[in-house]
Amino acid sequence: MSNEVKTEFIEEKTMYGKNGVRVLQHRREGKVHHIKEVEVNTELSLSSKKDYIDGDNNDVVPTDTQKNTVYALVREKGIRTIEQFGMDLCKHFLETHSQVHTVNVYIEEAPWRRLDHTGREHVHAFILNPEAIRFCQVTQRRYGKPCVSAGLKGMKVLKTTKSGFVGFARDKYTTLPEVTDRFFCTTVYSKWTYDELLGLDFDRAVETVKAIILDNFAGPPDTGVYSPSVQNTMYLAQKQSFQKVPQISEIEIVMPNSHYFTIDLSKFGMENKDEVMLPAEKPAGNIKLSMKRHPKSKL
Ligand SMILES: O=c1[nH]c(=O)c2[nH]c(=O)[nH]c2[nH]1
Repeated sequence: MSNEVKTEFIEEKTMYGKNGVRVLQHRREGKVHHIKEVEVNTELSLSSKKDYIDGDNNDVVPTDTQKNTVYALVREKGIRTIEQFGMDLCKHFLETHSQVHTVNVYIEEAPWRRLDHTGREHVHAFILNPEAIRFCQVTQRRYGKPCVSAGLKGMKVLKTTKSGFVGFARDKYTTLPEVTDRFFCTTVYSKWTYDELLGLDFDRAVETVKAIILDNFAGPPDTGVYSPSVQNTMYLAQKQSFQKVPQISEIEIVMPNSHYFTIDLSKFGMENKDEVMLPAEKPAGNIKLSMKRHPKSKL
């Protein structure tokens, strides 16, 4: 019997790549210029693990090459949408290197918007409008189809009324008062996955989900809409996203509940009817919901 002790661990997942590859695509259409700036993370999983186990780098596509590939594909393919560019990158690595088993690409788009402060759109000047950061994740295994998720993050919104929270469970530590009129402030994170890509307009889908989240948060401009809880508002937004974008198979939303407290001015003999508020970024509630479409129901 050999003296070799059988190890009790296995290499579950090996992925390596380049993070934070930033690049801007500049496209000229006569006088009118277009830009797209992205930050890309690439990750490859190889069919053998000899790089990790034996220090054998034969199959390793260096992370430096992965970075260069991002630059080169911007020139070669262009960035129509981040989702399409993510799929182009996956395809490239799988077709170029037979030892690559899975490619995972994460892309964030810098929120440049054409400058229009004069009421007219500028032909070559832009302003950063970080209303929301659009991102995507594309994963493709060899012989598999690309799996595309899209999302929005950092979308901070606040409303000063039409929000409440009542009827919650109580115990000996509960001090929270029931309110039917409060501020509602949150920074929305949302990520969803498509199960059908044929004919899908990625830009339109993102705009649709964004509008749905904002509509459910704010309601009509002159009247608003009452939110009985963060939970219910995010549920309604997710349900409507499934209805309006049939290609979405699952969606998650995270909404921290950033509290604003009414500052006690009574010691100065002053009344304060929610006119002077204390923003309290932390602690914040953190409300999450992930939903999957029932496999057979395509609305
Ligand atoms: O909309 C809310 N959901 C909660 O779960 C919660 N908990 C809390 O203290 N305030 C709120 N508000």
